[in-house]
Amino acid sequence: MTNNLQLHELVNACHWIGQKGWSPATGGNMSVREDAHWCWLSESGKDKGSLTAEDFLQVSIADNHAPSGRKPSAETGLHTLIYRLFPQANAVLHVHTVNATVLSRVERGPELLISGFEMQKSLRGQTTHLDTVPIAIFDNSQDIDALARHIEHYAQERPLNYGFLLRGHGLTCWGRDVAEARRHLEGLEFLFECEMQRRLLEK
Ligand SMILES: CSC[C@@H](O)[C@@H](O)C(=O)COP(=O)(O)O
Ligand SMILES: [Zn+2]
Repeated sequence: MTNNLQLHELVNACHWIGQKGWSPATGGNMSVREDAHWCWLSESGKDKGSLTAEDFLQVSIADNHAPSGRKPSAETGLHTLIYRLFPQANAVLHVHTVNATVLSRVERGPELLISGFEMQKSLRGQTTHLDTVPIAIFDNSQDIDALARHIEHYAQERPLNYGFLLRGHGLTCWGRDVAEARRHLEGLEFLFECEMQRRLLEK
């Protein structure tokens, strides 16, 4: 494979995610792009906090085919969609944090609007707390093909940056490399925690 270094970085990111408690009970999935046609995705059903490089399967970005015959993540179709939609995306992290899971249910609209927080600047291109950052929320579904089509349609109409929430399920985010995906994950999770606390205290 051509992306050994990024796969090594991704394995480290998975261990970090596990230590944070953001991938409980086999939840979550992670990937890196190899090139325009292939990515490496975590195998389905594994504890994501203790993955090794051997737990990642090569998957076709065009049609989700895994030549190994092993089963990549149940949410493979969302990772490959992101690689097709955004040529600059090279790493995707999906986590089940409590804040992402709960906040995406408490907020019943199609977007979580975040404003007023300095940590918005942890997100690529954000330069001020005065802006409003919309994070799309999609209703959860077990039909990943249908969900991917819905997200693709949304992305044709509205900007889809950094990541999105799946309602009652978790956060999927991405970056130009593993380091940026990690920064977006940590930044968004911090912002979700702040937003949760703000909503609780300002009631
Ligand atoms: C704990 S089951 C959760 C899964 O259905 C799914 O949402 C998930 O994130 C992990 O699925 P996986 O197939 O292991 O990548
Ligand atoms: Zn999930």
